[in-house]
Amino acid sequence: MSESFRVGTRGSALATTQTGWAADALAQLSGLEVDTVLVKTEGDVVTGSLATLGGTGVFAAALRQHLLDGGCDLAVHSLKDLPTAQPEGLVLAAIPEREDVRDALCSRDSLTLDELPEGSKIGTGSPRRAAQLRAYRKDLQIVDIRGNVPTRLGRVKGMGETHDDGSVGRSTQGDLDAVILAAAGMRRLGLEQHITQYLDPSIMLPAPGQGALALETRTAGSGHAKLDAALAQFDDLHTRLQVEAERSLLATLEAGCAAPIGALARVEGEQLVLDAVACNPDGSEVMRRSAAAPLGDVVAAKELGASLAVAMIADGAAVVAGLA
Ligand SMILES: NCc1[nH]cc(CCC(=O)O)c1CC(=O)O
Repeated sequence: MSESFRVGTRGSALATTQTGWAADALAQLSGLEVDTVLVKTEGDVVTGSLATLGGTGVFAAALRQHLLDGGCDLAVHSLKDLPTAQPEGLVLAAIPEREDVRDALCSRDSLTLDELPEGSKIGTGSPRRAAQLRAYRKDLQIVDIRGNVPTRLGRVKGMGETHDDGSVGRSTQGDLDAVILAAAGMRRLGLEQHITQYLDPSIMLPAPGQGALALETRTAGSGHAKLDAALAQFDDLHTRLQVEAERSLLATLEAGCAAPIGALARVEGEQLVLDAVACNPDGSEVMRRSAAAPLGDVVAAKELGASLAVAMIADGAAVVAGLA
C-alpha cells in the first residue's frame, strides 16, 4: 500500500471543489495518495445573517480543531474566511497562486451594474459589498442573503436553479435582480457563465485574501516529509505578499471578514501596491487610500498593510466603518 495524507474539508460544493483542486496538485507534487475527511463546521449549521454571525472564523474553527486533534494532516480554507490571528500550533504552510480577485455581478437578463433599473434588488450578505454598492448607486435595494453559491444564484430571476445532479439551470422562482459573488468561487465551481460583469476594483474592492486558498498544517508539519516539501513548492510568494499586506491592514483596523473593509494588493514592477477602503455600512462614507513599498519579504508586506491602516485610522477609518 502506498503512503497517503488526509486532507480535511467542509462539505459545501465550493469547499470540496477547492480542496479537491489543492489535494490533487499536492498529490502530483508529492507522489502521495489523498484521503479526504469531511468536517461539519458551525458556519454550515448556523443560519441567520452573515453580518450577525460576527464572521470570526465560524467556517474554519471545527476544521482547525480537527487538524489540531490529528484527525487530518492538512486543512484547506478560503483565506478570506480565516480570522487574521493565527491560532497557536497551526501554520499556513502554503498559499497557492491566487484565482481572480474580483467580485462578480450575476444579474437577470445579463444586465450590468449601470443597466439595472432604478430600485433593483441586489442580494449580498456582505457589509463590504453592500456599502460599496450603495456608494456607487444609492437607488439600489440591498437584500441580506445567506447560503452557498448555488443557493444565492437561485435567488436571481431566471437564473441558477440547482438540480439534483448539482447542475445549475434557469429558475422561475427568483426574487432578486442580481447577486454579488466572488468571481473566484464561481470560476472554481464552473459557474462563470452566470457572471454578467466582473466588478472593477475601482468600484468594488474585494475582501482581504479574496480568491486565495490557505493550506494549513500543524506547526510541526503535516507528518509527511514529501507533503511538507510539496507545500513549500506550491506556495506562491507574490500571492503571499499580497494577502499578508491585506490581512495586516484588516488586523490593524481590528476588523474581521464581516467588516465593511476592502483591500487589494498587487505587485507592480519592484513595488507592492495596496489599495484599501473603509466604508460606513450604509455607503454614505467611503474612505479609499493607497500605499506602496518596495517589494520585500513577508515582514515588509505586513508593515505596508499596518502603516496604511494606521494612516486610515488617523483619518477616522474606524469611525467610518463602525469599528470604534
Ligand atoms: N464567504 C464565503 C466565501 N468564501 C470564499 C468564497 C469564494 C472564494 C474566494 O473568495 O476565495 C466565498 C463565496 C463568495 O464570497 O462569493
